[in-house]
Amino acid sequence: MNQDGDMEQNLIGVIDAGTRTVQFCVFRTEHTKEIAKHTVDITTAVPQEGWSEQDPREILRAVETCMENVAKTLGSEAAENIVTIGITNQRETTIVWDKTTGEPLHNAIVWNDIRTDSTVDRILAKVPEQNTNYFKNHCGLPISPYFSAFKIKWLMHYVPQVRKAMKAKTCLFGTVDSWIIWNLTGGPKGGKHYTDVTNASRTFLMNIDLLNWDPYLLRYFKIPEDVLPEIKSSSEIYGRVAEDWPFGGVYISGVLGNQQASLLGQRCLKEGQAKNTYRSGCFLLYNTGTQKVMSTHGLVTTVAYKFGNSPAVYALEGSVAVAGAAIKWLRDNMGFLKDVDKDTESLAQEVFNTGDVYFVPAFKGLYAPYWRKDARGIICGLTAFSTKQHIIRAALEAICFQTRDILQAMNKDCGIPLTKLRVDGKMSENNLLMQLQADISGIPVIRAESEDITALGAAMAAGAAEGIDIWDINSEERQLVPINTFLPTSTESERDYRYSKWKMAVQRSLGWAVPKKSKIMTEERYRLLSSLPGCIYIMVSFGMLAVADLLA
Ligand SMILES: Nc1ncnc2c1ncn2[C@@H]1O[C@H](COP(=O)(O)OP(=O)(O)O)[C@@H](O)[C@H]1O
Ligand SMILES: O=P(O)(O)OC[C@H](O)CO
Repeated sequence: MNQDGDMEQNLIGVIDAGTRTVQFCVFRTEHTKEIAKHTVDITTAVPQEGWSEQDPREILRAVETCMENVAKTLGSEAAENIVTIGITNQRETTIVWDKTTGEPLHNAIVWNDIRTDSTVDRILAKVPEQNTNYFKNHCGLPISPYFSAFKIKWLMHYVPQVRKAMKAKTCLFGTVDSWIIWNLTGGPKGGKHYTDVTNASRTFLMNIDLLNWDPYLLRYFKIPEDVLPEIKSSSEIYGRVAEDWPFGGVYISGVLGNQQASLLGQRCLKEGQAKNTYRSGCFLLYNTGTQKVMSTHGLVTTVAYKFGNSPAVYALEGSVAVAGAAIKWLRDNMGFLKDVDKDTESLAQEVFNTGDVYFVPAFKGLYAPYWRKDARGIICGLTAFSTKQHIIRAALEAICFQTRDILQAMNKDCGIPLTKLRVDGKMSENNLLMQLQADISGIPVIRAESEDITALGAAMAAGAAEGIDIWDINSEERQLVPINTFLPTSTESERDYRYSKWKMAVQRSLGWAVPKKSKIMTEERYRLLSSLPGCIYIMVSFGMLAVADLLA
């Protein structure tokens, strides 16, 4: 609370570091609409097919620019009313840096990067029956390139600077939250190396029951504990922003992965409540209360949030890697539309249906509930009649079918079918998509009419922290987020027929990607060859060239 005790003047800043953008928003306590915001786009590099990297320094620069701009917009008097800061972020994205220099040791490996395919294959080959769920009792997650531990392993294996820094005990690992916290709180000059329990639950290294780094998994991945951040709750005082940053001296007191933050922002605080966020990917989280539910239908068990010393609340999550990203692909790679915001809905509405076209956007394999990294994108059912409008509409439907896949898995895991679906995220502004979602899933879709539900969740966590106490999460007087409802207009048999065709399309997308020579293989071969004595090296190299010639 500020010095004169005026609740109205208590402001909370939120750093929302997503995959595509970084923004800084300011909320008035217990109000759902932000009063100031600045957004900066982030560049993603694709050095090779399936790879996806970001520059951690660019993320920091974006955070600083956003904070500076918001400080300017607010003016110095209002800016002084910012009591605390919350952080919410893209999850799983892996950053390693040197704690003495503060310099990243490699680009950030983004959550949807699939370079660790072969690492995953090697691990799968060693576990009994190649069981994807072999470690699930430890961390709640299936074996997949999605999670951070595989990315850390890759960095340890292929980046000599990382190995060197680990040996010298100067290497730190963090997801985007940790990187930002460490830098905001002083960087090499005493920065705090922390993460929160929701982000830690996405690394594949946190014990899902005990909420600490799991010794068995650390041993398995050969990751030393001293590189990992300390795990804290999602709502407690983490420290203060260093004086050389905008808002220096302000507390940091709320940290959550962005999907968990939107669960909170949607007020899904009771067991059985769920939300779906439509952005580049699409993430459905179902609050299972203080009891974790282990999915037997392809979902992930994750921590939803933890307030201070209160018990952690768990969620079941269905993650879809490609949602809005498919529309972006239709714009950038196919040239089917110019502006995703303006054109998607109108073009898709120019046709009444997809003309029996199905689009499985498995660009990087399929996540929940399939967990098939060998799947690849397909568009099937094309005829001479098909147009780009049909394909755009099929891309929208694909997002709805994938959500139905997850809803079905959730209903089976939880036993009580969801009767409505709360939605948010930039893509949920598309009315046609929301209507298709209601028609394909057969339940009402309830859309939050607020753009920044994710940031709102982080503001709530920051404001509710002990010692800050300016947001009562359970207050009945809180302002509710205004909503729009979309009701199903289809019959059950129509829905089921279309869904059965979707399942046929998914079947056709599976098993497409076969392990192939990649840069990783080349580097591996290089490492092997360079460790051989010179003459053997030359002989083996010539041998390999001869074989390559013969094969060609
Ligand atoms: N009106 C719309 N119709 C369809 N897709 C949209 C619409 N608006 C945004 N999108 C898609 O949603 C995604 C926007 O997500 P955003 O929250 O900006 O990114 P990210 O999830 O990467 O942080 C983009 O992939 C974009 O293609
Ligand atoms: O792409 P974003 O920013 O919506 O976030 C991605 C998720 O956190 C990945 O798990």
